[in-house]
This record gives sequence, structure tokens and C-alpha cells, in this order.
Amino acid sequence: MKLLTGIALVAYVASVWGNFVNMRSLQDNGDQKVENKIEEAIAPLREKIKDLEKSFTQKYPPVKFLSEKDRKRILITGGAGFVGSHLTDKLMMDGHEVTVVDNFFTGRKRNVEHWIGHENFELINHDVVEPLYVEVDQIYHLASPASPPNYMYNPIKTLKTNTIGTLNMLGLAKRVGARLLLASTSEVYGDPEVHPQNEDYWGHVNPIGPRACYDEGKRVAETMCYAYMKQEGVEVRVARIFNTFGPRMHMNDGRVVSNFILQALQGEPLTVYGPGTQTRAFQYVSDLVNGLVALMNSNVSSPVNLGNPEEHTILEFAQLIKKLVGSGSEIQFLSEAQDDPQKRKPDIRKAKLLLGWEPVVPLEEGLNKAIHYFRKELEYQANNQYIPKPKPARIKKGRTRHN
Ligand SMILES: O=C(O)[C@H]1O[C@H](OP(=O)(O)OP(=O)(O)OC[C@H]2O[C@@H](n3ccc(=O)[nH]c3=O)[C@H](O)[C@@H]2O)[C@H](O)[C@@H](O)[C@@H]1O
Repeated sequence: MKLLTGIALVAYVASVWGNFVNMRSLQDNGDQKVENKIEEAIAPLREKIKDLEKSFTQKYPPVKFLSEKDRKRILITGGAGFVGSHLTDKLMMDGHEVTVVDNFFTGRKRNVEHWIGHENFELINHDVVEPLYVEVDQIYHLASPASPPNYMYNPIKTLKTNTIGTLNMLGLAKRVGARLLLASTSEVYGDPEVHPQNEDYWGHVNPIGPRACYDEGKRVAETMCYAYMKQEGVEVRVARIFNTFGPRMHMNDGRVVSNFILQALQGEPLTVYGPGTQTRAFQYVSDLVNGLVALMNSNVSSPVNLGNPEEHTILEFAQLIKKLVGSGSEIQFLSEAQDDPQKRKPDIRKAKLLLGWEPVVPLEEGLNKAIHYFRKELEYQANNQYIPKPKPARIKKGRTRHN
């Protein structure tokens, strides 16, 4: 009896197992088919993703490989601005790790968007007036509006940026043992009584005039650098930057180069402030960037002028831009700007001697590049303007329309 029950039980289990196996294989077949179909459908998508990944990794400008020993972690404050973004390009292409900090007051994401996603690049939306905690080897401290209309727009903020902002960056340099380069300015010489201006000249600045927020802000920023150097042993570099121009200047920058080029391109009058006899010497942005990097990596801790000594009157400059653009614009004389420096030209003997640096881009070549850039910007603006489409008349069903 026991044997019979056992045989019946085995037979029952065998039949249940058989059914189960049959059902599983049917289900497996069904699942397999579904899986195959899904696989077929997503295969082209997989290919597309691969292509996208490829184009994504290929889209960055070429970056040198640097060994751990040579690769530096570099912070650029104001790195999304006009000069900062060109410096970002140079340091990224040289193979360093670059962190850009910008509050986007005058900087723009567009200036550095070609690096977003790169493993060596980081973009932080931050105002240097607040402390910052990052680990870096070098700090290029460029954060500050630089164009007179921009820095006069909110003088208190300009002062805070150049004083509290610089203190914060020096504090960071001290904490992490980084070297800091301050982007100072030819404006520390004010309306100069010495011509050309060398680094030993103490300047002639009106401390309560409209430019003072920037001029005095930068002067005290220099003072802070040397106080941190003497008291705390922070390594500092100070670049006194003279008038600089090039692509990525903001369309509304308000400085003379972008104003004249945009006015000439649009057939509007070129606005000369005063009689146009005041002089400036203009350097192309790539020359400045090379000078900044050379200074940072030198052993020169005292201030160094970086500029192009080719001097022109503003009127000559207006005529040159008109000629290069091929523009029929008039020249319009407006009232003189208050405390406008009457003569400015850098003495760059120190940079030549100690850094082996001098500008190499001729003025007309640089201007042609800037003209090309602004022409494209105007086209970009024209193509991206929002023009609202006329709304179709709303017809409500079931009701008579009264016109
Ligand atoms: O370009 C720069 O890097 C420098 O620009 C400014 O100094 P500024 O020389 O006054 O610069 P601009 O506003 O470009 O003016 C240059 C000259 O052109 C004149 N100008 C400006 C604009 C304009 O439409 N028309 C015009 O005649 C100004 O009155 C001034 O005499 C900043 O104050 C500096 O810190 C900065 O280093």
C-alpha cells in the first residue's frame, strides 16, 4: 500500500513538474520574443546614444595631457567674463584643472559653455563677496566689473567686490597655501602726470570721483595683497592691466572698442567723449592672457604692467575702426567724461626684462578679429529675437461672433 501510494505520489509530482516545465518553456519563448522585439526597437537608439557620446567627448577643444606633478588645480574668479574666459581656455588647453567662479553680473555662461561637462572643468555660480572653500594651487583673481559704466552702475558693489572679495580670496590663498594673482589695472595711476606709466609711479587718483570705486578699490586690493604677503607669507602676483579688447566683450560693455565697432557696424554715429585728444594704448586679449600666465609662474611678486604701448588718440582710433569696418558712420562729439585720464600708455620694460613677455598681436589684426566677432554677435541677436506671431482670432463654438 505504501509502495502504491509512493508510486502515485511520484507520478503526480512528475506530471505537475512536466506541466510546469512545459508552461515555463512556453512563457520563456514568449518572454524571449518580447525581449527580441524590444532589443530590435532599441538597437538604433543604442547606436544613436553611442554617436552622441562620441560627438560629446569630441566637442571639447584639444587638451594637453599633464602628469599629476605638472597639473595644477586653478581657480579663476570672474572666469566667465571677457578676459577670464580666454584665460580659462588657455589653462584648460594647457591641461590644468580649472574651477571658474562667477556671479554672472558681467560674465556669461556662453563664454565658457564649450567646457561644461569636461572632467577638468568646474563652473560655480558664486559671488566672491561671500567666502569660498575650495582646494586649489593657484588663484587668478579677476572678479570685478571693468568697464566704467558697469563699475559706476553700483559703486558700493564694486567696492565690496574689490575689497571684501579680495580679502576672501587672500584668506582662501592663505588657508590652502595657494599663490594668488590679482588682476589690477592701469586705473591705479588715475589721470597720470607721468608718461608713459611705469610701476614705480604712485598715481594721481581722485578719491571721491565717479571712478574712485574702481580705482581706489583696486589700489586697496593691491595693498591687501602685500599685507597678506608680508604678514602671512601668501605668495602674490599683481598684474596692472592696460586697456584690453577682443572677442567676448559684452555687447553692452560700454568701453570704447566695443562701442565704436558696434556703432560702425550698425551705421550709427561713433560717440567720441570730449574732443578725442585723450590717448589710450590697446592690447589684444591673447597677449594679456599669455602675460598673466607668465607672471603667475614667475618669481616676480611686485606689480607688473601688462599692455601694448602703441598709443593713439581716441579720435584716431574712431577713424581706424571706421576704415576697418568700411563704415559710413559719422563721428559725433559728446561731452567729456568726468576724471577721464587724458594720456595712458604702459611702460612694459619690466615685463620684457623679467617675464620675457611683450605683446605680439598687431592692433589692426586684433581689431579685425573683434570686428568679426561683433558682426557674428549682431547676426546671432537678429536670428534669435523673439518676434511674437500674430494670434489667430478665437472662435467660440455655438456663439455668434460680433465684430
Ligand atoms: O579697457 C580696459 O581694459 C580699461 O577700461 C577702462 O578704462 P578706460 O580707458 O576709461 O576705457 P574706455 O571706457 O574704453 O575709454 C577709453 C577712452 O575712450 C573714451 N570713450 C569711451 C566710450 C565711447 O563710446 N567713446 C569714447 O570716446 C573714454 O572717454 C576714454 O577716454 C577701465 O576703467 C579700466 O580698468 C580697464 O582696464
